[in-house]
Amino acid sequence: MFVRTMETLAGGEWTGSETWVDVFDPVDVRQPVVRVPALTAERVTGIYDAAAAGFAVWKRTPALARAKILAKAASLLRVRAAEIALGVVTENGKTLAEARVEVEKAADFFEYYAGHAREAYGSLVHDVRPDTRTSFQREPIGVVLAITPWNDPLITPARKLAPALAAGNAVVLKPASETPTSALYLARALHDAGLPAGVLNVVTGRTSEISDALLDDPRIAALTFTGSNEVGEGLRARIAPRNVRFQAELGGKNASVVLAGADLAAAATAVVAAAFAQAGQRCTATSRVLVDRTVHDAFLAVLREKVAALRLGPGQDAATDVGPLVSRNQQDGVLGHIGAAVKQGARVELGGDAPAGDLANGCYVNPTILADVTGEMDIWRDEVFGPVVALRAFDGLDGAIALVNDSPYGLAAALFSDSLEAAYRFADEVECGQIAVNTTTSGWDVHHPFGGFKDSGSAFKEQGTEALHFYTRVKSVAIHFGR
Ligand SMILES: NC(=O)C1=CN([C@@H]2O[C@H](COP(=O)(O)OP(=O)(O)OC[C@H]3O[C@@H](n4cnc5c(N)ncnc54)[C@H](OP(=O)(O)O)[C@@H]3O)[C@@H](O)[C@H]2O)C=CC1
Ligand SMILES: O=C(O)CCC(=O)C(=O)O
Repeated sequence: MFVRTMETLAGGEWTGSETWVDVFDPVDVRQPVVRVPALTAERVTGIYDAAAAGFAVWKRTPALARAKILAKAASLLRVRAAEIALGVVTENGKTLAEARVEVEKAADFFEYYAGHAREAYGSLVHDVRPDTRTSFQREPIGVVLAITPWNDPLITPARKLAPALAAGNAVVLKPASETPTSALYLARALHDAGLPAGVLNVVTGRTSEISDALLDDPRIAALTFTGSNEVGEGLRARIAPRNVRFQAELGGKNASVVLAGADLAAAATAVVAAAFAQAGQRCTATSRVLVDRTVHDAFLAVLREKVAALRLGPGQDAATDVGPLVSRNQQDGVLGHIGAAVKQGARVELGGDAPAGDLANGCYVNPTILADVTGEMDIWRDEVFGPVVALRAFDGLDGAIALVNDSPYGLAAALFSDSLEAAYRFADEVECGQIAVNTTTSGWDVHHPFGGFKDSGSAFKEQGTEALHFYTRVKSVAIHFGR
């Protein structure tokens, strides 16, 4: 089979290497489809040299010029959307429609922060001294290391790159090994839009060989990470002794709550979208469904019908609703979670296994509903990151809110109800960073502050103007102009 080669962007040059890392199509993992450079630790150190030099240039580039480059990159992403979406599908497995949304949203990030790059954030403040003009201003912090996962291989890097670059930082981006090529499409758009050398560098390679060089470089001013709690906590501990700013988007165990007065069909449609889009591989995916006991069976019947109608298949096939998971590893992990839940007493209402026949060479899991789930089961607590929902009945709004909060995570939660009072109480009392009422737990716009509470994240938010707090520092300037 033909294996396409893609070079990476380092120090303003497109570069290969002596050895390469294979990338697989989750539809059929028997052969690689693309290969990307396996950079050495020495090359990674050279990349930090380039990033430090790039930062010196970029921070002095007028903000309006930075804005134009980001806006141009957004328009190049849109012009190249068909090619890029196909690239995303090929390495990630999501459907073409989902990948098109991803390209559009990645472009939105650059467009949105291009607008912000035009604003000079700061203010004049009073000074007790006479003839003194005091102000404060925001300035970039330096070289940002961004480490991203495979589930949204364009959006997640774009969510970090766009505000970081708009604010005048340089970025070293390390995409997931499963999906490095999407990051390279982003880098291509930024490079072609005129981003100066060294301002963005993409590190591809074998993480075990380059991790020390990547994480321990003294020039890192900030580390932004999206991925698993295990890795996120490891990174947090590793950089803690240094003066490196840290931001993390970690896991979720997101609940959708259906109250008795809800429109059950509309609630089921939203739950299906939130739970099974991208085969459940979203940090904001609905993974627990809590249903008022009085409507539990009626809701389950509607949900079952909608999930049974989902068509599993290759992402490139226009008829497909749910594509494969990203890798065999991920498929095995999700099937393991389902198996453990069944052993602990959950009932498989639908799915629960991998499809046979034509789809067996791919990393598919049949869309799964687990019922009769209890708080003692691992499936109640653990992030699954696959096309699986766990159903549990509750009595009353207070009971529902207590169950939503019964989680180490605090990323997203949704309520389906016809009661305004319930909506406000839910919003006030649920310990999550993202609250949805009569809509999905997932799918937040670029200008919505985004990030979880508890074990789902860190103090710094992403998206919107909030993100700029992470990528800038505040300097106060007092100028005495009298004698
Ligand atoms: N919150 C979210 O959005 C996401 C959560 N997850 C959760 O994590 C689980 C596992 O997914 P997985 O891909 O393994 O996520 P990881 O957390 O392992 O990987 C995320 C990123 O961190 C990188 N990374 C891992 N270890 C190191 C290290 N020592 N030094 C530098 N970079 C490192 C990975 O690189 P590499 O790929 O080379 O290992 C990848 O780029 C999923 O099942 C899901 O539960 C996964 C993805 C996104
Ligand atoms: O739901 C969203 O808007 C974002 C999802 C996301 O960031 C993720 O799945 O990693």
